[in-house]
Amino acid sequence: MFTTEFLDLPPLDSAQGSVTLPGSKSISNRVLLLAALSHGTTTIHDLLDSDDTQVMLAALKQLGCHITPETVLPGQPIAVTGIGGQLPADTAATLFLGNAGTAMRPLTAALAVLGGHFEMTGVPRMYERPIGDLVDALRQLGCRIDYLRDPGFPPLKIGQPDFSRWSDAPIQVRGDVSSQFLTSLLMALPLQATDKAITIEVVGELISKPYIHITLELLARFGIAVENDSWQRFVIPAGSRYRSPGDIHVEADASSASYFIALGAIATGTTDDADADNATERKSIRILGVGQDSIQGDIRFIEAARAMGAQVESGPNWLEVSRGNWPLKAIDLDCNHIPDAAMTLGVMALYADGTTSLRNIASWRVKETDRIAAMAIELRKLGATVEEGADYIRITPPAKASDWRAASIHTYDDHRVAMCFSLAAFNPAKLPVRIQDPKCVGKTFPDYFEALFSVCQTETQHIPVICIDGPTASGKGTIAAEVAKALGYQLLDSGALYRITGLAASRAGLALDDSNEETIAEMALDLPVRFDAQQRVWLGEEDISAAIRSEEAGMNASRVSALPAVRTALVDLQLSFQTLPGLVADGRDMGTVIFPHAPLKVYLWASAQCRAERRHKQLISKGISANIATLLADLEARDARDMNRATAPLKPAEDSLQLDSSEMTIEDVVAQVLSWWQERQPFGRA
Ligand SMILES: O=C(O)C1=C[C@@H](OP(=O)(O)O)[C@@H](O)[C@H](O)C1
Ligand SMILES: C=C(OP(=O)(O)O)C(=O)O
Repeated sequence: MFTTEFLDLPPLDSAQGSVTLPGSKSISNRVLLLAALSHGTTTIHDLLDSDDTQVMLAALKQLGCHITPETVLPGQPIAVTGIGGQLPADTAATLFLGNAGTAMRPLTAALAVLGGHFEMTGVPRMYERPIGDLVDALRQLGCRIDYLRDPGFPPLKIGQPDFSRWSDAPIQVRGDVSSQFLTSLLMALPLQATDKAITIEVVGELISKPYIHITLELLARFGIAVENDSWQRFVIPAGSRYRSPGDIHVEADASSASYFIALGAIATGTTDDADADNATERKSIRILGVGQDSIQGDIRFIEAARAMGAQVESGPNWLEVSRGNWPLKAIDLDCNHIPDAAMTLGVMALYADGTTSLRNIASWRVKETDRIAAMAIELRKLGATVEEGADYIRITPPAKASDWRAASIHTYDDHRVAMCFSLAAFNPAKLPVRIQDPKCVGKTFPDYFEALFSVCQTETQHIPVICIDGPTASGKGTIAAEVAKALGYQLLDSGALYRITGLAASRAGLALDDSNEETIAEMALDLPVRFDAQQRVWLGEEDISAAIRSEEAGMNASRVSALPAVRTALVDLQLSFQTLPGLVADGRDMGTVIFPHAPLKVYLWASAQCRAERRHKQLISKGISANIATLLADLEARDARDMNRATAPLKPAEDSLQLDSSEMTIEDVVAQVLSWWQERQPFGRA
């Protein structure tokens, strides 16, 4: 997950490949709660691991559910042993439910019926998201719920219910603000339907209906067969009892699929070399984990995408999308059935041939943010003309490429704003797009941007590179790592590459001489090397930071560096680090030789005396004894060698900015480099 202050997306050209999407939030949190209420253990496969499911898991643990493993591990199922429909008397807890509607609302209903002493809390935005209709419905049964702040909104205090005054009359609930209130009653009231049926009646229009379908499907899997009378009356039969299905699989999230469906519709595919002559032979985006037979209503996003021009094929657990009509066709759509995925249509509208209207979306105003207002403001920043009303939004794209603007998108702590606006990076003006606070995608899709970059391509010249060159001990490694961390960019410590190649070749049992020159060169090209923000070096899954710093590694590095084919291969390896979303490269010849077109080149130096002192401090802190005078002499000798060598000598690139860090702290140097970088961006300050 990108945890940077902002993430700059370079202009993107094409997309091709397959993505496996994380589990559905709506299914994950329902399954977790139903498993928790059941007798026995439920083994859940492919559970979503995100902010919304983490708050649900934490709450269930607080309530005494046994959950193994304690956290969701990739590829491993999670086993939940339920409370069997009962909590120990007087259970008390304060539950923090973040901004997860699918945790706050259903847990409120379940705990209000089970009884105990609970406080239901969340983030400030949760305290602006309505829950009054659900509380009113639960109070009809005799549940005790008090508002701790504003009436109608969390935080809530839940007490011991008194069901004696309830006359078995149908429970009435309004359905026009959020379907989650009805979902919550449907999941909680089987607790009270052990010896009599319970009827729930929806008052007024029911919005977001397909989410009720998910609820009913999952209740059926847990042994509760609810009778659905035209989406207006729901009867939970007498004798209802949650029965764990044993194992259950979570489908991938259909709302998350919308970003990749849109991607397939917007981006041109790339062509294989084999059919480069046949430009119509386009590759597409393959989405794995959810298909046409999904129980999630958001799968009907496909219909809207097709209406705009996407070509979508689908099977039982996959979708394949490619560009069809271009430009996309503007649409006019009632989006009540796909409230979440419809936001993606708002950004697709930027690529349409006219004005797109998305209607019947009043619920957008009470979600993670006021989504109608947010979409309007941010779409306008990109150059669109937007009209908004109480329950609709109308979007007219920029008239021509030159009307697009480079925008810094405010994301309002709303995962969907961040995800859908990433698609603006395909703009015809080839402008970058800045996404502020990219970590907000953690609510439902923590690795969204990684997944996006894994299938997007752009011309290399559009992928920014920041070069930080300088003499030994100038601090360039530390600065490069910090700058890369702040921007979410890849990191290349070019100086380590010979050591890594030497290590890999000697481990492969190769003699490090010209008899193996070609083999070592080929090997160098494919080295799975990664540098992380802690300045650790990885070869595949192995941390080789210490291994490449040994004396022997130094000798091996100097042997392989004498082989011309290896030197050439390492140039290609260095170039291969220029991947999305950008690169910070440190070394001696990054700006002069390897990335001569880099948009920012910094030549970082400090006086030899100062560098010797820094190195001295570093060695002493590691318990290695050292002498400043010797270090100084070594440094000066090394400088002379680096600056006078025949190939790629150390010297500032002509267009570099020089920075003398002798009197500066690390923070000051990082801030200076970032400030130079910001000055070169078209967005102004984040
Ligand atoms: O029940 C659910 O899982 C959801 C219902 C929808 O909310 P509303 O019913 O409030 O529209 C949707 O927006 C939300 O992301 C998930
Ligand atoms: C509205 C959403 O979330 P919640 O489940 O918190 O309502 C959403 O994910 O778009």
